[in-house]
Amino acid sequence: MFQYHCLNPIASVGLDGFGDNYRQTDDFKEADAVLVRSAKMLDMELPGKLLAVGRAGAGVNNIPLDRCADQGIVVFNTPGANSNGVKELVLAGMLLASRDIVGGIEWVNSQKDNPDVGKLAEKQKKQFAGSEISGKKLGIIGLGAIGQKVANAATHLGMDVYGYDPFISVDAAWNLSRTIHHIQDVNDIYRNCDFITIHVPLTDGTRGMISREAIQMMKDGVVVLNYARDVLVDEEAMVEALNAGKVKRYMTDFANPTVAGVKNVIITPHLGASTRESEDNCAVAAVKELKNFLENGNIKNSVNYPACDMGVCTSASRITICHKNVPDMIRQFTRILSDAGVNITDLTNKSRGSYAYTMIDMETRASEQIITKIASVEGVLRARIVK
Ligand SMILES: NC(=O)C1=CN([C@@H]2O[C@H](COP(=O)(O)OP(=O)(O)OC[C@H]3O[C@@H](n4cnc5c(N)ncnc54)[C@H](O)[C@@H]3O)[C@@H](O)[C@H]2O)C=CC1
Ligand SMILES: O=C(O)C(=O)COP(=O)(O)O
Repeated sequence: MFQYHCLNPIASVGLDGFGDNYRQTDDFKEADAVLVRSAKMLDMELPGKLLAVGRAGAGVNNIPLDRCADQGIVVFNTPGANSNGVKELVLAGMLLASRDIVGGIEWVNSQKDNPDVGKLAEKQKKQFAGSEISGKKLGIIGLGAIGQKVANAATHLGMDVYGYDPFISVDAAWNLSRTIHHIQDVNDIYRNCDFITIHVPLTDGTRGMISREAIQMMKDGVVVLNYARDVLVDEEAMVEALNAGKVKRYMTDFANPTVAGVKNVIITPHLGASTRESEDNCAVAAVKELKNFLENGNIKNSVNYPACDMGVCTSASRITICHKNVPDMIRQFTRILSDAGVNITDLTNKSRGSYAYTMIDMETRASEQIITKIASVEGVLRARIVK
């Protein structure tokens, strides 16, 4: 029986997928696996029993990835599972930035007791007139799950789309419409685009990437959209640029004191993935990944350990080992097994940066003694009998 804990509400259609061999616990310390959305785990103590974290979503900047890896805790996310939800909000953001839809709605509400509201509306509407997005230049920074969907949709809305992503995946590249201009120098996006939207993960390398200098380079009257993370943008500089009339509108999904209430900023309260469909997709995907890991030891869509998959174990036993990516580990593991007279039927070892993962199937059942010996090898972070 495995136990899981939810740090945020997770859609029930996902949790239902756990089945009979799982129990939800309110006690984080008891959990074999934890499900999380945006809850901040960075300062949390990680219980010794915890084997895995499932981020029902994309961004993992709220999770201490290296600390997890050092404790042999495998962290998963659900690539693309909420990308359509975000894409749709970005499209809404572009339209809200181009037409004064919000101002117009507020005006009508302010006239709710006026019997002549209809007649007056025809007179007043010119103050809410806007422009169309068709024919405008859209620059997209980051062409992953969300960026590529925004790119294709914007193309279909008649926009002239420019994409920048030096690390684009082959899959994402295949999915992009051929009409999208491939930009090699991000400054070309800053200099030429009417709308600029950012869809990169928050890392030490991307923090503040929409800098004061980047904003200075932008066209007068540019619209900037940030549905990724607030600290990707130098928001102090953004507010100055808005006040100076350089940036026409800043559309963001992240409320904070720097931008809240500032004229021409339209803020949604982190609603990108808050659709029934995205929440369901993310929950289902995260639970699937956690189950495959807990029951089979397989790793798919981890953000701190390598992908590693040996399917369902058909041998007598399977052990898995999280360890440092250093020489001589396999020799030490196999030596312990051969000393115990155990015959290996299958073995896979994969590495990712400083960490590695080894799966070993065996002809005979692994004993606690063997696993204790493997766990005591220097560089081993966690050893587990899966079967
Ligand atoms: N507002 C919301 O509710 C949501 C926000 N997000 C945010 O959006 C981010 C992106 O999500 P996905 O598209 O699903 O992730 P993804 O991992 O599929 O795509 C990210 C893309 O950014 C690219 N990239 C990384 N560094 C870059 C750089 N310096 N310049 C240009 N491109 C760079 C990568 O190559 C990758 O193609 C997430 O990390 C998260 O922070 C994601 C989902 C919901
Ligand atoms: O998936 C992401 O990166 C998101 O930002 C969505 O966050 P949420 O699951 O809505 O708290």
